[in-house]
Amino acid sequence: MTHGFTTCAYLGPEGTFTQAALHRLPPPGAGTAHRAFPSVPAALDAVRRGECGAAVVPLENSVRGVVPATMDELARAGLHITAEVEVEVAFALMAPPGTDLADVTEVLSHPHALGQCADWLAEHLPGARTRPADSTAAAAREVAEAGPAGLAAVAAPPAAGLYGLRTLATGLGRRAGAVTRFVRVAQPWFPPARTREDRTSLVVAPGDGGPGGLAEVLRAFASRGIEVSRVHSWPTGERLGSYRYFVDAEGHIENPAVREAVSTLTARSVDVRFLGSYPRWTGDRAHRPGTTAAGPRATAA
Ligand SMILES: O=C(O)C(=O)C[C@]1(C(=O)O)C=C[C@@H](O)C=C1
Repeated sequence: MTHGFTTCAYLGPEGTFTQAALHRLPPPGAGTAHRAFPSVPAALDAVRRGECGAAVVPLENSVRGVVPATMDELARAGLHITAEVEVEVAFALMAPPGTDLADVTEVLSHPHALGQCADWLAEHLPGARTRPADSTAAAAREVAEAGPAGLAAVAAPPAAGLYGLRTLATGLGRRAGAVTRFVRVAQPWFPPARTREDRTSLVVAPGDGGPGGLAEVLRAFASRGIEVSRVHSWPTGERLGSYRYFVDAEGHIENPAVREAVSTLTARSVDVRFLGSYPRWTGDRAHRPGTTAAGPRATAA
């Protein structure tokens, strides 16, 4: 089974952090085109429909936590993670030429970005309103289209050049060195080949066993020496207190111990959905030749 495909969807438009993430992932095949979508569900729907072979979407930020739209989509069946990448996120405030900080009355950005920059905005623009946008680059584009109207966007620094905006301030984020983890998602459940450092993601529903159910899940891995690096509860929506758990375990599903842990759980009627096995992001991959190139053709949504 190969993971070659021709079009990779991403949260656009051009200039999002997601696009930067996509360019840092090793291309899955020659001649891959990129296509921007206005939201995470739209990008993932294109994968579900088979219109795009894969999509790159944000999953979790080190300051603001998970991206709800991505968690909601992954909780539904039919999609699998085939790659991950972490990207450092640093934010700039940008506005049309002629706008100064004192002129700004409204700041637009993705809610995750507004959250990460809330302290800076409260200190430097206490009177300005904030308005959520579909992405940081969508905010920059809207601000550019509005012209000098007291609007500014919080976005990745390169977005200013892309949309003809002037940078009013940089380093807005609450924490220097903040990172966002992005995943590449595809339909096939065949995982990429095993490497030396892999991760397996699962969505687990232990049923109504309460906290004991989660403990059993963790024990299935711990008793086999498998490290669980992340557990995140996500509401099923059925009632308060009813959760699925996103579990990241170290190792590939082809690793006998990981496979055994999963089959032990399914044998005990724990609902386990395989979300993917893929190379764990170790940082240095970003510097390997061929993984940071400007990347293939981009097309606007
Ligand atoms: O809006 C973008 O540029 C995105 O790629 C989305 C997103 C997110 O969803 O968290 C990605 C990284 C940053 O944390 C802020 C926004």
